[in-house]
Amino acid sequence: MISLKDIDVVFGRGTPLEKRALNRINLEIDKGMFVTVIGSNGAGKSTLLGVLAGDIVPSAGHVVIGDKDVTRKPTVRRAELVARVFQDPLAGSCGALTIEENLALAERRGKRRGLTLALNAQRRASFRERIAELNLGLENRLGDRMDLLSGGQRQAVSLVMATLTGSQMLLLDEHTAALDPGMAEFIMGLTQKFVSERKLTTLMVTHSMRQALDFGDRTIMLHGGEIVLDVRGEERKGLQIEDLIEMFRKIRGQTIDDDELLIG
Ligand SMILES: Nc1ncnc2c1ncn2[C@@H]1O[C@H](COP(=O)(O)OP(=O)(O)OP(=O)(O)O)[C@@H](O)[C@H]1O
Repeated sequence: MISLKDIDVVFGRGTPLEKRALNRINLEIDKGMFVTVIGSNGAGKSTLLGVLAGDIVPSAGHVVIGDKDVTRKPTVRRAELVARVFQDPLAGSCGALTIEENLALAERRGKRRGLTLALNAQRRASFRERIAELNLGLENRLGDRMDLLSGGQRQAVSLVMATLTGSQMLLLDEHTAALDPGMAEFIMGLTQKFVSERKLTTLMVTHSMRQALDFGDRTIMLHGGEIVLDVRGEERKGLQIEDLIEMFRKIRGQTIDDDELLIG
């Protein structure tokens, strides 16, 4: 179980630019649940993921993962619990290192004994096996630098990296937004496979209403730092994109800009 209790995030407190990005967020996510997160620009989606990952310390409230209160634990000390894949394919891996060196680093995330790139035959074989699962032929290129890969290939490897440490929680921050539609679909297929095989508790931020409804078990919508919609089960199954848009209009009493919430 993951719990966010009365979470506030205020940036630039006491300055003319003070911004309340999250306002009294309460959210409980069962182990293994896949939650899609939608909302217009500036709604607080990335901030929510940042609070869970540990790179944003909330101004108030508590973050509990499993039975651990991790509110004050920095990102590096949460790495064993939480893995993240970013929108920018370049953000989650090191371009100057090879695929297998990136995998070796990812495997050491959050471990106390320091980083090691030493790759024995057994580790190489296990990396090769994981990369072969992608069906991209990358298992024959483990010695290639990451920056030789396409954006989609890099996101696929990032997903493998995120699932190497056995983290309980996977955070996906618009991780298909920078890809062409075919590659985005491929990466979503992989995401679905990894999440269900490893029973990962997952939060996926997306601007695509279609993705928000087609994947996962529950959808939350943020607006102005608050959760304005939270649907799952039968209620969610019956939802169409148009219903979501209508709900958003009703809740906020305003029109939707198609640039803010993508229909596709
Ligand atoms: N480090 C920061 N300093 C000041 N304000 C910030 C900071 N990070 C985010 N904000 C502000 O907090 C609010 C929420 O931002 P956040 O990035 O969480 O929104 P988002 O829903 O992820 O938006 P988008 O879909 O555009 O990425 C925005 O008004 C943003 O400008």
